[in-house]
Amino acid sequence: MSKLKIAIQKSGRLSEKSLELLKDCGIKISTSSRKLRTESSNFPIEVLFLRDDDIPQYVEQGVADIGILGENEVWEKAKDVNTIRQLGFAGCKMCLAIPKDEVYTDLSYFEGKKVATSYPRILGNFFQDNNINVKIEEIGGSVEIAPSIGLANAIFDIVSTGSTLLTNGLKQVETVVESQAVLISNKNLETEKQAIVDRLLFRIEAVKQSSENKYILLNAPNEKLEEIIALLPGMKSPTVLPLAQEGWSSIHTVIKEDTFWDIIEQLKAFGAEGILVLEIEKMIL
Ligand SMILES: Nc1ncnc2c1ncn2[C@@H]1O[C@H](COP(=O)(O)OP(=O)(O)OP(=O)(O)O)[C@@H](O)[C@H]1O
Ligand SMILES: O=P(O)(O)OC[C@H]1O[C@H](OP(=O)(O)OP(=O)(O)O)[C@H](O)[C@@H]1O
Ligand SMILES: [Mg+2]
Repeated sequence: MSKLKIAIQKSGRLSEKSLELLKDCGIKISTSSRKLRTESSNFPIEVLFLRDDDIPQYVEQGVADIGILGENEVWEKAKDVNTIRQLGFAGCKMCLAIPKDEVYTDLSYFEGKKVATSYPRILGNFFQDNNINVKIEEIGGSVEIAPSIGLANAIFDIVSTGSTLLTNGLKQVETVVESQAVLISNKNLETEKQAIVDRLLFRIEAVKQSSENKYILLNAPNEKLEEIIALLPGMKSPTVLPLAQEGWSSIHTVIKEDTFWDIIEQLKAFGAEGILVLEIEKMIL
């Protein structure tokens, strides 16, 4: 039986989360820091540990069938691959930044300036779309140092907390694009491998759904049941069970993590008591 080859980052910002995702999908992988290829003992998958920059090329060529990497690298490398799912981690922005004492008005500031970056394609396309002429200075890393050593007037790089910019005397002036980790795949997968990708995607969906939702249980006075149920859509609809104490019911349902606090406040206002909120291990719709 053929195995699906998945490329993940060997070490860096994506490595731990990529392995964690596979583990949450019930896929067992034994890792040792020096082994660059390993097979799962319970799922038809082989893991290749690579530099993230190389993953688009390997997936395009079919050396790896699928890969996990930042969408920023997918755009930058512009290889012929399919992006099949956003994975919700390694979220960051790609921004233009300039020395903090400079006066910034708008994009025309960059006309004729030199900008240092490790992402020349994304940046080049952005300035071209905005009809601004800049000189792009491509460097491999430590981009934030460029203005202070006279290599460039500005930089274009990944920003998350903003602390690297701050500690290097820079300020963010434009966000060009937002990125997160994605799953990419080769465009011509054999049917058998596509079936394994589909099994993996099904599991990823269950893992993502569970992390975005909470299971809640609460006691509600029967005279407010209608109002409370209206607040709680659930997967189909909430489960309502009578309590031993007359006039009260127990309600069980699933709610979205991001609406959670708003809903809890409204439930309390309708007289709900004994509200329990539980993590969901896996969720299959
Ligand atoms: N500060 C950050 N916060 C969140 N995500 C980030 C941050 N920095 C980078 N990323 C995301 O993680 C990816 C990998 O970042 P990392 O710094 O590990 O890359 P790298 O140094 O190019 O690694 P490699 O050695 O594999 O080439 C980036 O392409 C981006 O998608
Ligand atoms: O806004 P912040 O939270 O400070 O994060 C931004 C920094 O993180 C990334 O570098 P990383 O630390 O991964 O090092 P690298 O340049 O060696 O890849 C990125 O290239 C920025 O320099
Ligand atoms: Mg890299």
